[in-house]
Amino acid sequence: MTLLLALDQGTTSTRAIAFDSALEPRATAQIPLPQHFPTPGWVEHDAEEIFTHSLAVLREALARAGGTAANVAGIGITNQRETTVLWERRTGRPVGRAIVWQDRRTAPTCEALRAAGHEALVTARTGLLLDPYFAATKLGWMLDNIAGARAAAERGELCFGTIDSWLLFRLTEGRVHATDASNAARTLLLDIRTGTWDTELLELFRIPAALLPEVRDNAAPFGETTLLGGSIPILGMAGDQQAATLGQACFAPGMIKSTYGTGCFALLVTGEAPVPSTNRLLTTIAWQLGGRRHYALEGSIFVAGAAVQWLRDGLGIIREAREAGEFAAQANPAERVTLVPAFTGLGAPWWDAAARGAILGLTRASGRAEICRAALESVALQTADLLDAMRRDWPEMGRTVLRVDGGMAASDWTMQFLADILGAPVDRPVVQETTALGAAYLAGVQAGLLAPPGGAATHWRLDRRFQPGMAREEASRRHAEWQDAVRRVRSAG
Ligand SMILES: Nc1ncnc2c1ncn2[C@@H]1O[C@H](COP(=O)(O)OP(=O)(O)O)[C@@H](O)[C@H]1O
Ligand SMILES: O=P(O)(O)OC[C@H](O)CO
Repeated sequence: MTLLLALDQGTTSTRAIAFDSALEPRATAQIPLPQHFPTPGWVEHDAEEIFTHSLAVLREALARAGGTAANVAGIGITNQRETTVLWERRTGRPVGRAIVWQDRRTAPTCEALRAAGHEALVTARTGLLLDPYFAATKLGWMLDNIAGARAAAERGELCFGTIDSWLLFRLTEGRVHATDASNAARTLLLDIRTGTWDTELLELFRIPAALLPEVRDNAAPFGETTLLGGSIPILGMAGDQQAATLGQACFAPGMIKSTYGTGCFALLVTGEAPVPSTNRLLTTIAWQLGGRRHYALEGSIFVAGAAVQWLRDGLGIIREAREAGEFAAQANPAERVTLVPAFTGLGAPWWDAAARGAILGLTRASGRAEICRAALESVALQTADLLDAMRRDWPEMGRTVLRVDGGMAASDWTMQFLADILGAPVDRPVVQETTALGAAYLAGVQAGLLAPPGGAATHWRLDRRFQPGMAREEASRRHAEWQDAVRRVRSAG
């Protein structure tokens, strides 16, 4: 038996899945990850805990699959992106807590850099925007606020990494300090056209070069771990949204996937030349293999499944996530309630950190069912905004099928409404753990077991296609109501 082990280190949990060499999942292990919110707007993780959990789930998944290290052809690592870790090179000990992608503490730094006119250069080089979401200002904050950190960094005593580099460093017991192009592309420090760290950006963000990991392809020899009872090569690494793009077999330009977890991240593969965005999307490296980069346009929405969590934990109007769809199906069609889930501001294409959420259109007859429907609809309507922006940025996109995954893709009601609003088919695959699948796929490519992107995608199989059924006038009317609601919550008025 040959196995490929995928480690998926996400925002709210750490999972490992053992796949066989045909990429069928054989065993899974998962541990939830505690979130720390020390101050409003701050979100932190304990990096040591992330490593301990990662090792535990890898061991458990391997044991559950009935294998040993000798059965494993390779490990693929995939991870929550942008989350920033600083650690001691000699001991591997983290310096302070990891600052999570959702953390907004560096908003003033971003604002100051924007006011000083730096955004055009940053966007031209990195494809990103000056937003606290990305790693560079988080790392800058650590260097400026943790006693002695900047001096130690300049002496070469510290390492910076996103979660991929951190896990690789610890799994290889300090032998390898490397990242992959897809994760490096989220730091604000990488020139995505050349795939190399950019000296001017390092100066702008005041980041000592001695901190940085080496940038490698997504499928590459990343080193070996001996922590699972034998020596196992680590052969693949990618940010979770890029891994999901590969797991969804979106290999050809024009293919698009959208992952509905806590947030929603839609990636449109555009090919070997980066497509700049004029509609506030991100241009990002989708994958790099054999030194050749493929690019994507990305729309990032901060609240998708989190809106359902709020219905459950905040409002208490559902007991379990799946009830949201059941209530939505019972909502009165005559009631026109719209919910804008801008709990932490709005992401793409608005990037309005100061916006806050709202429920509009309430009448005396509005109730739980209408609010559940509005929450689920908001996820589809935000996706429609992203796809509109993508079409404006890249008119070649044409009519497209959307491939969906993530926890919320389990909601048939939401997926049907998504197809209705988009006026396009929505495809849900059999294996919805596409992130882990993508990581295992990369390891399999490097192990020589699987064909690189471009060939036939043997690992993708359709579970269900949702066909649009709503009249276009009705879809346009709903979208117009949504856009009006968004206008009302935006901080610029
Ligand atoms: N049947 C469902 N209907 C609507 N939302 C759901 C359903 N099942 C799960 N979710 C939502 O999906 C999210 C979990 O998805 P997951 O992909 O595990 O997220 P993450 O990787 O961000 O932790 C939760 O926010 C949950 O509310
Ligand atoms: O951990 P997830 O699935 O919420 O994904 C987080 C993204 O990578 C953030 O950019």
